[in-house]
Amino acid sequence: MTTPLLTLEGVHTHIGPYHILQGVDLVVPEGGVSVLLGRNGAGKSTTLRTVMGLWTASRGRISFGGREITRLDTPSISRSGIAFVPENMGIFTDLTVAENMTLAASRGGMDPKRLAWIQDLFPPIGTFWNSSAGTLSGGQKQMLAVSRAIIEPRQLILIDEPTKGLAPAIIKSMTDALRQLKETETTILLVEQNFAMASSIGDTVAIMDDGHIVHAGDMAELVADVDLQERLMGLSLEAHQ
Ligand SMILES: Nc1ncnc2c1ncn2[C@@H]1O[C@H](COP(=O)(O)OP(=O)(O)OP(=O)(O)O)[C@@H](O)[C@H]1O
Repeated sequence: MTTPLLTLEGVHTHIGPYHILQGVDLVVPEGGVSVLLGRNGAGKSTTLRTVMGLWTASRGRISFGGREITRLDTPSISRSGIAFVPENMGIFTDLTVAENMTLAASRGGMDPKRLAWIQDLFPPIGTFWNSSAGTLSGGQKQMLAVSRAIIEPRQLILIDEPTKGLAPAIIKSMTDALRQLKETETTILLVEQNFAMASSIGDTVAIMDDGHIVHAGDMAELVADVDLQERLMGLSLEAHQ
C-alpha cells in the first residue's frame, strides 16, 4: 500500500446543534485520485471543509504528510500544501480571469511556466484571460476554480463536485484535465456524484453515508464487483445508473 498522505481517524464534526460527521475514517494515499462518493447530505462537503479547518473537528485526528493538522487554522492548513475547490467554486465574478489568478498566487506573482501549463490544461483560461469571470460558462468557471487552486504547486487538492451541472462534453474536458493533473506531483481527493466520471479517473474510492465511511477500497474492485455496486447502490450510485 502506498504511503498515506492524508488520514482522518474517528473524525466527528458538529455544526451548531447538529452532529454531522460521526467518526469518519479515511485514508488518501499519496499520488493518484481518491474519490469520495455518497448521496446528498451524506457529509462529503463537511469532510472536505473539516480537513481545511473551515469546521473544526470536535473529536478525532487529521494528519497530512505525517503531521497533525486537526486544530490548525485554515491559512496554516492551506500553507501546509492543501488546496480546496469548494462546490460554489469561490471565484470572484466581478474580476477578470487574470485578476482571479493573480489573487490566487498568494506568494507574489505567477510562475509563467506554470501559468502556460495551466492554460494548456484549461484552454479557456488563456482565451478569456481579460474577460470578467462572471461571463464565463459554468464549465469555464469550474476550470478557473481548479486553475486558481493549482497556480502554486500543492501536494493535495480537494475538489468538491467539479462536474455538477455540466454538459457531457465539458465533463470530458474536466476529466481529461484532472487526469493530466494526476500525472503531476498533485494528489487529488475528489467528491463526485457522477459515478461514470469518478470511476474513469479514481484509483481508490470511499463511500459515505450518514456521516460515516461505509466502504473503502480500490476503484477497480468496485467497478468489477457488480454485487458490491448493487449493495451500495442505494447509498450513492442510485442516480447514475
Ligand atoms: N452550515 C450548516 N448548518 C447546518 N447543517 C449543515 C450545514 N452544512 C451542512 N449541513 C448538514 O450536514 C449534512 C451533510 O452535508 P454535506 O454538505 O456535507 O453533504 P454532502 O454529502 O456534501 O451532500 P451534497 O452532495 O448534497 O453536497 C446535511 O444534512 C446538511 O444539511
